[in-house]
Amino acid sequence: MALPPIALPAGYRWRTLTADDQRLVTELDTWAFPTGHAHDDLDATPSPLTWERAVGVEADGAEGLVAMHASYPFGHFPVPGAELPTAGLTWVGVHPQHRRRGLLSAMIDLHLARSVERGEPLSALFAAEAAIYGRFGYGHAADDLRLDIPRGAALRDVPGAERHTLRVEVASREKHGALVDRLHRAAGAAPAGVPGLNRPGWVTRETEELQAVLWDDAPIHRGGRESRRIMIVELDGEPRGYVTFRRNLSWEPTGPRGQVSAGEVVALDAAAARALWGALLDLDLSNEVSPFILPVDDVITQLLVNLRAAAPRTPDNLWVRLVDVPAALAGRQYAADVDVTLAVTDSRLPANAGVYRLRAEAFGPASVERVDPEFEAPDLSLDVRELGAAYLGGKSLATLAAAGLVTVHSRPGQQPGALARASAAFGWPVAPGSSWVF
Ligand SMILES: CC(=O)SCCNC(=O)CCNC(=O)[C@H](O)C(C)(C)COP(=O)(O)OP(=O)(O)OC[C@H]1O[C@@H](n2cnc3c(N)ncnc32)[C@H](O)[C@@H]1OP(=O)(O)O
Repeated sequence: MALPPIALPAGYRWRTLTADDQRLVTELDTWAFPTGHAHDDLDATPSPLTWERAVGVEADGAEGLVAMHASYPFGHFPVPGAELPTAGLTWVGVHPQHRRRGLLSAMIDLHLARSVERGEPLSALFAAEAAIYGRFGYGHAADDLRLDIPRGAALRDVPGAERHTLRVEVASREKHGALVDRLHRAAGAAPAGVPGLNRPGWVTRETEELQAVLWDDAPIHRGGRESRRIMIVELDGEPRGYVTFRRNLSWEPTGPRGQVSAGEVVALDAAAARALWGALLDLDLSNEVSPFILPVDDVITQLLVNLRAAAPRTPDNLWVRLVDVPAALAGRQYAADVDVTLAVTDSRLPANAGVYRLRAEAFGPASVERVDPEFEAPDLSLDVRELGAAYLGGKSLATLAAAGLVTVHSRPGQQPGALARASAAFGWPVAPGSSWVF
């Protein structure tokens, strides 16, 4: 497919990429993200890229690529109460010699233009540095929870946890791929056991390439730890949850010192979660369990008697950009009845700018129409970046207004309380977040 006509700075040109360009990608990628690993070792591991969505940049007088970006096709990206096609922006890199000349800006314009062409109303990403993407209309939409939980940390009891049994095995796609995929999807669809009350942003690995990378266990990814293990919690022989993990161990004068690095910790209900966490926190020769990332409202926050001792931190998780404002607003559910008129600015995608009337029933259908501000004055004004922050239900419009990022128009004749009602509606009972970084 021909690329949309997005201009690059003088002396640069686009180059579409295929799997045959793997080495060029590795060379550029290791300029952008320094690593001690040899290119041959990196190229021996599977690539997560969907190649037709990867685009490089070449420069006059330079060999290879000087920049690239790609995106993952998330056809079922979870948004509050629904799913929407979403472009997961990834593998963004610019060679240090060519930085700050506008290459990222051009790549974002190309990415957004292609997302529009593909009919993807959203784009989402993990930011390597938190200061990069706000200027492009991406809002900080979700946080994740990092913990270092001491071994043997006390957990509250959950009736029925003791009925579960555990399997502890070397993780393999052949043996566990289907089970992990099924439990991961089910946990995201109904984390509280309520159908429809999903976890926004709980993105699944939809492509073969992403599945291959998930299960790849090349030594270069281990960082001195053991190969990947999996613990599966079962009830009456039926899998109800899993955690992937790797341990490492050092012998010190005070005794063994072991660290357990956990990947996803996923369970379908509280009793299974209690059984899984209880076993994970009781591994021999370990001192501490560090899950990679967890949702900020993960059940462990309620099960731990002393959460503070696990030193909770909440760095940014997903950043979200509305590529098609009306389609995105109509494509999610709302947690309260709402009828609100929003004036949206968007300097990067001017077609999005306008005034929209959003009407929705709590946990039901929503509709959006573009209105003429002369006849229908907006209740709230905000930039598309703030709409992205609030979109998954994890950042409150009231909080954004308190920071001066949402303007409330209270004029005679307008309904009072628009901010309060819109904030309640845009929220969601389950915190958003992805369980893996893409
Ligand atoms: C979704 C992902 O893949 S995240 C991965 C991002 N990649 C990396 O972090 C790898 C290392 N860094 C890089 O490759 C590059 O520095 C990039 C991609 C971050 C930026 O590329 P550049 O081509 O230098 O960006 P560009 O020149 O288009 O800058 C656009 C604007 O963003 C700003 N900007 C760029 N990088 C950063 C940064 N790291 N922090 C803050 N601001 C930044 C620029 O100052 C510029 O601002 P201005 O419009 O006010 O002048």
